[in-house]
Amino acid sequence: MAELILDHVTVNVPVATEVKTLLQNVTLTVKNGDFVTVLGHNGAGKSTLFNAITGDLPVSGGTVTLAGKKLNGQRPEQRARHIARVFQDPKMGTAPRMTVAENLLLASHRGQRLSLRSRGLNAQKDRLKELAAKTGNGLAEALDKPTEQLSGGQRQALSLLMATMREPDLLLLDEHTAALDPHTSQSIMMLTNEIVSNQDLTCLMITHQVEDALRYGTRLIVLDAGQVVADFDRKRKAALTRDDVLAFFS
Ligand SMILES: Nc1ncnc2c1ncn2[C@@H]1O[C@H](COP(=O)(O)OP(=O)(O)OP(=O)(O)O)[C@@H](O)[C@H]1O
Repeated sequence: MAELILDHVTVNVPVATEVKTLLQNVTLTVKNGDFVTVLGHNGAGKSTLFNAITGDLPVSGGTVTLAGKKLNGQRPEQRARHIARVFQDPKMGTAPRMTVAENLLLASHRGQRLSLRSRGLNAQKDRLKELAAKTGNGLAEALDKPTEQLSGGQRQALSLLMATMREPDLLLLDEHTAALDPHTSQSIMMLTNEIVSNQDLTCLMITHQVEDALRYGTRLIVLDAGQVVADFDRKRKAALTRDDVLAFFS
């Protein structure tokens, strides 16, 4: 966990002969251990905010600082050592031909250059099984299965474990339950909450589920047209109703 500071961050991109502003002067401090839920219309700039943090989109102005280090100028691969992201598509987070155990083992050695064999897959099986059992969705019994044979929910649970097993400075959840059925989505949300709380992670979670944005997290922000238009701390968030939030979408 670490503090994230965005200071007057602007993202402009060329579109045909014009310049389009995707993020406009965003200033935001996310404190150590804050779990921020992020709401906003389609196209409001939520994923762009994440892309500016991860370096997938260069910022045109302003600075992004994580754990006291300025990230501007760092490549996405460098930033990925400290920032973990889980996407909407369950296929994005795991290597499909590799087994659950192999994926977990690779994630546990993120950033190190060792072959799978030297990482001692068999010696680690018990530890990996224990970790996979946390998900409560059959992942522990599927350790030797290639991840392409898993259900979407199992794959998202695995992506979440992989993203957090080396305790990132920052966890970015980009609508990570949107492709799941309501029951599975809730079980992944509960797992998310448990991991974020237990590890006291600094986390931003984009969601279109107003109930989830209200129920989970310690702070709620709303984006509109590339700007943060509302920011509710823990106390104000606790008093928010669904209608209060829906008013931002009218
Ligand atoms: N690389 C890019 N080049 C040009 N336009 C882009 C680029 N990335 C995003 N956009 C545009 O910027 C706007 C914001 O996109 P973004 O994906 O951040 O929205 P979002 O809030 O995440 O939306 P959604 O809820 O639909 O996922 C959209 O109009 C999108 O088309």
